[in-house]
Amino acid sequence: MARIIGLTGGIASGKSTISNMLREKGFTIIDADIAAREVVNIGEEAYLAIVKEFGEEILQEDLTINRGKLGAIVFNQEEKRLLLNSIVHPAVRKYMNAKKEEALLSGKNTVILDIPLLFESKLTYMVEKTILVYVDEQIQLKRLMERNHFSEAEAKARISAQMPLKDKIPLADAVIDNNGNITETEKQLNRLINSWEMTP
Ligand SMILES: CC(C)(COP(=O)(O)OP(=O)(O)OC[C@H]1O[C@@H](n2cnc3c(N)ncnc32)[C@H](O)[C@@H]1O)[C@@H](O)C(=O)NCCC(=O)NCCS
Ligand SMILES: Nc1ncnc2c1ncn2[C@@H]1O[C@H](COP(=O)(O)OP(=O)(O)OP(=O)(O)O)[C@@H](O)[C@H]1O
Repeated sequence: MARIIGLTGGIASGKSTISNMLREKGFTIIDADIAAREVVNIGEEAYLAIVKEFGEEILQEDLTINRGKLGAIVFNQEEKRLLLNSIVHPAVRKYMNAKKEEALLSGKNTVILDIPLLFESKLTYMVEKTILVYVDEQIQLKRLMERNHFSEAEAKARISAQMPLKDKIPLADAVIDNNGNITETEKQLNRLINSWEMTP
């Protein structure tokens, strides 16, 4: 029987870093951030709904969505974020379920769903076990500012749109502490793969 595992964390906590390690080990990862990009491609239902609600001013010249502009709106106005979520999330769930079924049909033992908002969106019913990638808030802020070239205010607006990472610890089946270096993180991941007897 195949196992479905949820990988979650917060913005810039290290989910992609860990999902890349898992991919290198042969595991199948379905990434909600990628799904959220695919479902808003030009002409898709969610794309049309976003243009209707947010106006053509959030489009770039090539008619794709200007993610920087949309991000600046939704991470500073909660009601706009909830509106965007209500458009994008149903399509993301559908996309991820289809990918998951595809992976199961192709005989995978383990399918990992990388979902940043797994707890906030109450999606744990989709998975058997959950892994949380944890970092302290100061490190999260620093890594986010560096990676995205955000000001402190821009980074804090994004972090505060999510449940604090420390509140996710008691909700997760396993926690990987990503405050240290990459080698320390990979060691914890390897231990978890062994103790859960995970195979691709
Ligand atoms: C606002 C958008 C356009 C900004 O795009 P951008 O390319 O700058 O960021 P990206 O999509 O790579 O997301 C980066 C991280 O931001 C966080 N994040 C994104 N959307 C949200 C949200 N609605 N609420 C809280 N955190 C979010 C996640 O941790 C995510 O990993 C985009 O994030 C979006 O469409 N968000 C709504 C869909 C969503 O909730 N995606 C998250 C996974 S389903
Ligand atoms: N252990 C680590 N030590 C130093 N830097 C790290 C470590 N882990 C991740 N980083 C860096 O921190 C940043 C955030 O990591 P990553 O992109 O993996 O996070 P994420 O959780 O996938 O973020 P998002 O949800 O925003 O896509 C990246 O620039 C990454 O290179």
